[in-house]
Amino acid sequence: MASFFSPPPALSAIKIVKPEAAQFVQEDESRTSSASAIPTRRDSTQRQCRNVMIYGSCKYQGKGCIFQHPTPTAEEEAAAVAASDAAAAAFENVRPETPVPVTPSLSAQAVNAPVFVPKSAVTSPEKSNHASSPAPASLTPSPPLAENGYHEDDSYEYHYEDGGLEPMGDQYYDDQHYDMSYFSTPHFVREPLNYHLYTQTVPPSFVNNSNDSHYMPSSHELRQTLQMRSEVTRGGPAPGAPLGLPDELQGYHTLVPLETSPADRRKFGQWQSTVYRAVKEADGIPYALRRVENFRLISQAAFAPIEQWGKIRHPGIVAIAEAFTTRSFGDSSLVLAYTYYPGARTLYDLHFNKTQGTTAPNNSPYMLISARNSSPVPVPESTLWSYIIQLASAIRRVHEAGMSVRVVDPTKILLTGKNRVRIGSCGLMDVTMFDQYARMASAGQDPQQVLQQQQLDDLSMFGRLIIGLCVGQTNAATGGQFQKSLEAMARSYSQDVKTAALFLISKNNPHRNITHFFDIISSRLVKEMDDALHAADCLENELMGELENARLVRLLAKFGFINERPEFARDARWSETGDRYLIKLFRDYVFHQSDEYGNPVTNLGHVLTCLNKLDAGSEEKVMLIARDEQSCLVVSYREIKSCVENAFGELARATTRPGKW
Ligand SMILES: Nc1ncnc2c1ncn2[C@@H]1O[C@H](COP(=O)(O)OP(=O)(O)OP(=O)(O)O)[C@@H](O)[C@H]1O
Repeated sequence: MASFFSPPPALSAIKIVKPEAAQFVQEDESRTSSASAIPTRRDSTQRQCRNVMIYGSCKYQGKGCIFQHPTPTAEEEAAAVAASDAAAAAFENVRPETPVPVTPSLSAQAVNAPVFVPKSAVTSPEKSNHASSPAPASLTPSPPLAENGYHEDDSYEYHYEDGGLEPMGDQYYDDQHYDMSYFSTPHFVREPLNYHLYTQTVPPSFVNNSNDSHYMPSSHELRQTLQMRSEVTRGGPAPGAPLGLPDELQGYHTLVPLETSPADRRKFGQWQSTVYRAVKEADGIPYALRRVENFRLISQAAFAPIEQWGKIRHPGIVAIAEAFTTRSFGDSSLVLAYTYYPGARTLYDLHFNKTQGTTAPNNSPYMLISARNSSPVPVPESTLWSYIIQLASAIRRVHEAGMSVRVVDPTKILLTGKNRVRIGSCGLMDVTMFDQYARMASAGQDPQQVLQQQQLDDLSMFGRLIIGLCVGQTNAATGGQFQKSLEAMARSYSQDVKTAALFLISKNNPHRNITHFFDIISSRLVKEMDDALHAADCLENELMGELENARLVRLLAKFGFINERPEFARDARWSETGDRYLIKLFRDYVFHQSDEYGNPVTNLGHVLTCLNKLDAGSEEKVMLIARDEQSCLVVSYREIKSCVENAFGELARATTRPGKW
């Protein structure tokens, strides 16, 4: 069994003693790297001042420094007085006009901590920001801190009662108004100080998530939608859905049909197809499996286009993962696996009049966009342009790859988000119609010409789709309906929509291709790009609010791993010494505080603040009290952070697989 004992700890609990002059824990108590007991003030006066040892003299000799100094010569005395006056003048310049009262959340010795003021900042009025921070109430001119046994030096070194010197950074600076010269201070210790959970970086009036934007629902609705998607992803089959599905299908399991009733199934071409959600065993991710029933594969070469489709990644195309044949359904079926978009609905379901009464599709989060019934939703012009531009971009990507879409049909175009559409079922026709292509090739037809014709067919289908969307009829662009449809379009949509649709379906235009189509719709592209960028800004803003969560969960998980491990329950040395002991006390400090009546304090703000400071490794100090209240430790968050890292590191090293933290 792996051993978790660490070498004797550098940190040790110390007895609480009544301070002689102040009620606060003295600063040197907080220097937990020292394993010695607390040196008392009386001890200190017996000891040689370290300023003398290091610098040869102490500016505060005779002005409050309590350590021993050699008797100064007359010249040394004069120089010390001059330096002391200069320091006092500098200190005076930056004192807050009215001392800010000490907040109870600060550790005891912080009451006496000086405000850090770089020399370069003294004359700038902006630097008075420091004064607005929780500044110590006990600031006095030189010798400012003699009462507490330390004072400020020109080089920002703090002089502790035990004669120790420690460089320190500013614990109170306001990072919105810093001066760069401040960072170049040699002893500046940079640390992330913005502990607050929901940090606003952009004024909310500039990125307003509380209202809907073109591609983004409001913040509230977005959360609801994401929640519903996650519910739909894990949901079981709808009542009435066909059962008796295979348990396992070429590495996929937990099949759930996405069509609720047989009435939802229409024939696509000569095939009947069904879509299932299934989880892939290899990665645990749900996929949408389209099964084509009773399909006979003539040649393995029919799968070649799937490889080409697999390389296409485009925001307007539902990506295909793989295709295979199977007998698991009791027949010979072709299965194509696509990216699964929970709650996606087809444009047909949303915007077209159903001739036969269909039931609404599975519990979709886009119920918010369309009521759960079969009546079609008219397409507003701004939405129509979004559809047109996204689909045109997807078609262009496919044509540039030397392929054709083959299916630009409202039953195969999915709405996967607010005004976001993607062409689905790509590759389906390439596999199912493979024998037809093979016959054309053997009849000597030029494959390039065939491709060109297929690409023109894509444009015609696209044009008919636009007219159909305007009118809400799949047959809007056919025969006798065509003229009526154009008139209906003119009533509700701009001339630009009609021009775009007519360009796509025109037979005799030699310039009819997808690249030229973008010239025709160019005036609409800028607005679309603006909307997309606005959506990205809103999403980024949303993400900002969630940024801290993962960090905090990781921290809590580490605490969970370390604290109260049952295998060490009887070994007091494990949890009562070293890093683990400090972590245990810190957990008490964060979670187990009680008020003056002994009631538990359940203050989430306190927990989040502490954890954020811990994660940031702040230099701020905190007093941890043993459960028997006989001893205490004053440590910085930085030290606790290193204890957590060490203790967790030990655990992670003892496992067979390396931890992922
Ligand atoms: N990739 C996908 N992710 C999530 N849902 C999908 C996906 N592909 C299809 N669906 C859903 O599966 C259901 C059935 O899709 P299908 O393409 O069969 O639609 P349909 O309108 O029933 O067409 P068909 O006439 O071919 O039956 C639709 O509700 C659709 O929203």
